[in-house]
Amino acid sequence: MELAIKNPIAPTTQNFLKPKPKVKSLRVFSLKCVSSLSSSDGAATGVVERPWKTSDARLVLEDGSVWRAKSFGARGTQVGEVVFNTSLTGYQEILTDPSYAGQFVLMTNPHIGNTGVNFDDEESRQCFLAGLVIRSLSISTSNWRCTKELGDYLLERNIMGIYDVDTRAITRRLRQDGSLVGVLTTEESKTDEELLKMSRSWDIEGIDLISGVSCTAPYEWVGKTDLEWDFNREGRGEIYHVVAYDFGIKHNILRRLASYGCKITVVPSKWPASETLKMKPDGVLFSNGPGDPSAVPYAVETVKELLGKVPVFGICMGHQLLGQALGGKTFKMKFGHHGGNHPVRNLLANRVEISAQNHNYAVDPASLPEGVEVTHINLNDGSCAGLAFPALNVMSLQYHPEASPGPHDSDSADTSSYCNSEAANAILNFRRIHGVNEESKTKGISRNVSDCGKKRR
Ligand SMILES: NC(=O)CC[C@H](N)C(=O)O
Repeated sequence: MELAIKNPIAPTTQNFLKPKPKVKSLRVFSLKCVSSLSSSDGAATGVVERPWKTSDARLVLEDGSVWRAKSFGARGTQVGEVVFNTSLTGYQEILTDPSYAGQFVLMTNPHIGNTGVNFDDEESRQCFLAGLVIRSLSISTSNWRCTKELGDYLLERNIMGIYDVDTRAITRRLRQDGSLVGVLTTEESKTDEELLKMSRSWDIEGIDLISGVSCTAPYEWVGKTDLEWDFNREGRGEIYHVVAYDFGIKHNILRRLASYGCKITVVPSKWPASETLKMKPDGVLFSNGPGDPSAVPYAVETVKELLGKVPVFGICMGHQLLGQALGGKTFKMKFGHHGGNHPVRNLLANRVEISAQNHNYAVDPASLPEGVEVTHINLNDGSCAGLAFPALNVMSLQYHPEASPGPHDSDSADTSSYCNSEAANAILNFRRIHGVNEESKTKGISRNVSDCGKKRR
């Protein structure tokens, strides 16, 4: 089946390939009503003096813009790539998503911190992100599950935050010019020029970030989604054994697999494929994870060694590793997809799912060999959002079927259909429907899927 995909609503490639503008000089920005600290070039002025907190932090972007605002959480100096996230809720899940390692998350929702934080919403053992950039930090928290305020939570985890930033202006900049490296500092001794230089000498590309977030030894995962919140209330016990490679795995992936009847062994990112095969799993999951997927060739090798020997499923980084293991290439997108409102067309089920996404890289469908199908496309830009290679029992999604935070369209209690894209369904159904050695009935790939969204360096 040739999947000729034309996406009538995708923006033109032209829009997505605009080069970065050349920056002539440093420009200082601050919200007029909040700053009373004079900047080195005198541009920042304010009208409100104490007792309000005055600006004590700067975010300097590699394009030369300097954003003066107020710090919360930890103090110091931190470099990272700035990305914007369009989720309205779920900041705590975002803060604890290991895939944000090396990145500042700028929330487009202006009001953050109003529900505080709690122990249940953490997606990993710690916060790995570089920092949090927000417009307004809620002055009070109100939620029955709240155990702590956001600022205190970040301080305890040594994560920097900056608020009273014009997040709309930065988001427009990122949309136009692509993701930018930035430096966040509370240190007045550092000049804007120094910080700019620091931002321009750092790059997230080519760095192995997954080994810094992965677990170091295998462990058994226990813990399902609370029945109160679960769509799959039947409870199936543990019918299948899944080995999950932890490249920065989110807890909700594990919870959803457990709820769908999987016994899960989580293994570190460098766990040998031969050891995994000795465990005789029914399926292997390659998890999400931070950074450049082309910078972790050892993980691609592990995936290659497992291909065809056991059904495999990949999520986000796992999808990108599978794409490479199948012979394809990944590329850096202009500003990526981060948020809980991304429409995806599920070509297998012929339906649209609103999905949770967090990635800056994507698999180039034109680089994939014959037999690999593009099964899902992102309807905002036509990029590849899912792959399948039935001959080798491979399925993967670029986005997060487990959500957390985000919509649950891609989760399903129905395990009877190949078309459902929830992680456990995919693993379970591939084995049942295709059999390990069955030849692919599908030929060709969707080479016509738009390659827009590419970042031009
Ligand atoms: N969530 C993820 O797994 C992210 C994948 C990869 N680090 C990217 O940014 O594209």
